[in-house]
Amino acid sequence: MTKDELISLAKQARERAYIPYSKFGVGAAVLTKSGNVYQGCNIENAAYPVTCCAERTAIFQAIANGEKEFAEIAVVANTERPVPPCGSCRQVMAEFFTPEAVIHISNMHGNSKSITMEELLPFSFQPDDLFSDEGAAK
Ligand SMILES: O=c1ccn([C@H]2C[C@H](O)[C@@H](CO)O2)c(=O)[nH]1
Ligand SMILES: [Zn+2]
Repeated sequence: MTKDELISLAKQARERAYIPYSKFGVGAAVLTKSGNVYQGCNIENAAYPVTCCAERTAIFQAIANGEKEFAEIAVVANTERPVPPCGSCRQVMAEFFTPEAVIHISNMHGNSKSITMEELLPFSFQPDDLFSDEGAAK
């Protein structure tokens, strides 16, 4: 699976975005270490904050199918610059992606940029931080 193939799958997913409110479609495609791809689009809601971004939809789809090890994710929107994932998605990615995992951000003009998880969200809160609290419920 090349970067361009993963971006194409993200573009295909973007066509399924449920965006009656923002009209801003986003698509994502996540590649697992086992070689499977899961697609996601943003899914909005009349109660706006309930909206789920494309990146989280793709990752949750993979998790729901028993996958937890990710190699890469591609994200695409019709933005001037390659679309930067929101803070909530970065935190969800940091839960499952290793610091070396690659995020391909792109747009509909054919621009893309590939960055690592560590570059996308440095110094992130990690599961190990939670488990390092001796007094917390285990
Ligand atoms: O990286 C991003 C940024 C925004 N959105 C969605 C959420 C909402 O539906 C719309 C506008 O914020 O775009 C994503 O899916 N991914
Ligand atoms: Zn997001």
